[in-house]
Formats: sequence, structure tokens, C-alpha cells
Amino acid sequence: MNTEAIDGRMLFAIPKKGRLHEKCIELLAGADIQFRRHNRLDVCLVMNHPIALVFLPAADIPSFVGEGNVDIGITGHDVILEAKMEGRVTEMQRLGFGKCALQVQVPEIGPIKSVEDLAGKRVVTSFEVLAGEYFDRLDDRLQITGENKTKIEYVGGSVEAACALGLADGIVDLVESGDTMRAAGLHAIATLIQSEAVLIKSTVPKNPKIVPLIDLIASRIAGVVAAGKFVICSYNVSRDKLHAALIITPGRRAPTISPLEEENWVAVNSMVEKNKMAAIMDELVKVGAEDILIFKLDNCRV
Ligand SMILES: Nc1ncnc2c1ncn2[C@@H]1O[C@H](COP(=O)(O)OP(=O)(O)OP(=O)(O)O)[C@@H](O)[C@H]1O
Ligand SMILES: O=P(O)(O)OC[C@H]1O[C@H](OP(=O)(O)OP(=O)(O)O)[C@H](O)[C@@H]1O
Repeated sequence: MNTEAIDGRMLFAIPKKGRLHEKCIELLAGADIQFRRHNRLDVCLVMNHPIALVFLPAADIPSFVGEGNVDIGITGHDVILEAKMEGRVTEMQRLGFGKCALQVQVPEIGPIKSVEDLAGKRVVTSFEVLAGEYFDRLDDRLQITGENKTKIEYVGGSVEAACALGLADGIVDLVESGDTMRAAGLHAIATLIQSEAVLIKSTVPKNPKIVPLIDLIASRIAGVVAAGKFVICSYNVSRDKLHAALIITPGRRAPTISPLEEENWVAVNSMVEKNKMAAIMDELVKVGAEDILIFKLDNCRV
């Protein structure tokens, strides 16, 4: 693709593979950003907006956005800190996926029980900046200096194998379910940061003309994220029990209450958080609500 084709378009960086890729593709579909990626090309034009998508490794996206080479992007909060780009990118929206923690892990069976025990030994990681800063502070606190300081070594992947291979006394790596860590016989002894996927833009946009388009896309993405977080809860309840029911489902702004043909009965519609839905239904049954239904949201602006 020649550079003329992307001239004037807003450049939007998307992780080209890995843990965040599929979720980003779903998010683009939800925001009606239409594209066809030919032959896995890393740049492709959006058909219904003046946008070009740029598929990049998640870890490279913070610097591409921070240096203004692309306008917005989706990546992990962890790699923004690792790239030291927190001052040069603005996190516009947390996206609710790619949730994980960067943790110090050591063999479950062994002499190291705390980070203090690990200080001064060998640590293998893909996050050498964050791990380096963490162990520098720890070494300082424990007055470990010079040759005795903790040795941080970089590997690009399969970090969890380092202890079993005798390359490290501990590792710093991402944990979500904990399955990888447990399978490698490791356990966590400290957490450096919590992370999730975020929508970012450059702190100083190169092209002010595209600011309205950035805001439009951010608002659409916020709508898709909110639609994933909430459901609509609908139920019938007699007026004498309405007060108790509304305490359980107060809604985001306020619930919608409509009279039923049956005297003294009303129908209630209210937005509730998806992850609280089962408990809310249990509570509604207890206070006498009936015909409780849950509806998924496809999209919203709230
Ligand atoms: N187990 C996980 N659960 C949730 N999110 C994760 C997990 N592992 C990584 N992430 C998030 O996804 C981002 C990209 O990680 P991933 O390992 O997929 O990157 P990659 O190196 O581009 O892909 P690959 O591992 O396939 O080479 C991380 O920076 C982090 O924010
Ligand atoms: O706690 P869990 O749910 O098991 O997830 C943690 C694993 O996920 C990430 O690696 P990934 O599987 O993306 O592959 P990688 O080692 O190639 O980066 C991370 O580096 C851990 O190895």
C-alpha cells in the first residue's frame, strides 16, 4: 500500500496477535469500524471512515502512539509503563479485557519465601524496566549494592520456564488465571502492577484536524464497553413491594416504571451490572418481584 492511500486518515493501532487481538477485532465490529484485511497486511483501510488500521505487536503500540506515528491505539496498561510512555499517551478508556497482574514468582518448593529472600539473586523477565525499577528500590531498601544487586535478565517469552531450567531464582511475569504459574511449579510473592487493555491517544496529537474523529471513535468504543458491562433487568411487581424492589434495582440514572393493566401492578426496567445479575434476581424474588427477565445490550451510549 502506498503512503498516499493513508494520507489524511486517522491511524489506529491494533495488536496484531496475542491475547488482545481477538477482543480488539470484536470491539471494532461493535463500533461499526468496517475493514477487510487482505493477505494479513499490517495496514488496512477502513471502508466507512477516514481511518487506517495498523496491526502492530502490543508492546510496540505505546511508543508508536506516544511518538505520534499513529494517532490512537489499543494495548495493555502494563506495556505503556514498560515503554515509559505514561507521560506521552493519554489513557482514554479502560476496555474491561486483557486483565492481568505483573507478579514476582518463585518456585513453590524452595528456600525463597519473600522478595527480600530473592533480592540479590537472578530474576528473568520480559518486563526488564518495571522489574529493574522494582528490584532497584528493594535493593536500596535492603542496602544491597554493586555486584550484590539483583540481576535482571530479559527473555522474550516462556519466562515461566526459567526457574526449572536453572536460569533464574525467580521471575517477573503476567498472571491471569494462574494456570501457567501453577503448571510451572511457581507461586506469586508480590504484585508490581494490575493491568488491562486500554484505548490510548497521543498526549500531543500531530494532526489537530482528526481530534473530532478520535472523540467519535472513543465514544463508540465506550458504548460497546458499557454494553458489555450492563444488562437490562425487567420485572413485574405489586405497588406495595415496589419500594423494596427499587432499592435492589435503582438503575444508572433511574428505573423506568410503567403501569400494568392489572390494578396495583407495575413493570420495572432497570440497567444492572452484568456481573451482579444473578444476585440481583435472587434479591428481587425475595421481595416478591415476578416475571423477571434479563436482556443483553448490543450497544449503548450511557
Ligand atoms: N494471560 C493474560 N491474560 C490477560 N491479558 C494478558 C495475558 N497475557 C498478556 N496479557 C495482556 O496482553 C498483552 C499482550 O501480551 P501477549 O503475550 O499476547 O503479547 P504478544 O507478545 O504480542 O503475543 P505472543 O505472546 O503471542 O507473542 C500484555 O501486555 C498484557 O497486557
Ligand atoms: O495466568 P494465566 O492465565 O496462565 O496467563 C499467564 C500467561 O499468559 C501470558 O503468556 P501467553 O500465554 O500470552 O504467552 P507468551 O508466554 O508467549 O507471552 C503470560 O506471559 C503468562 O505466561
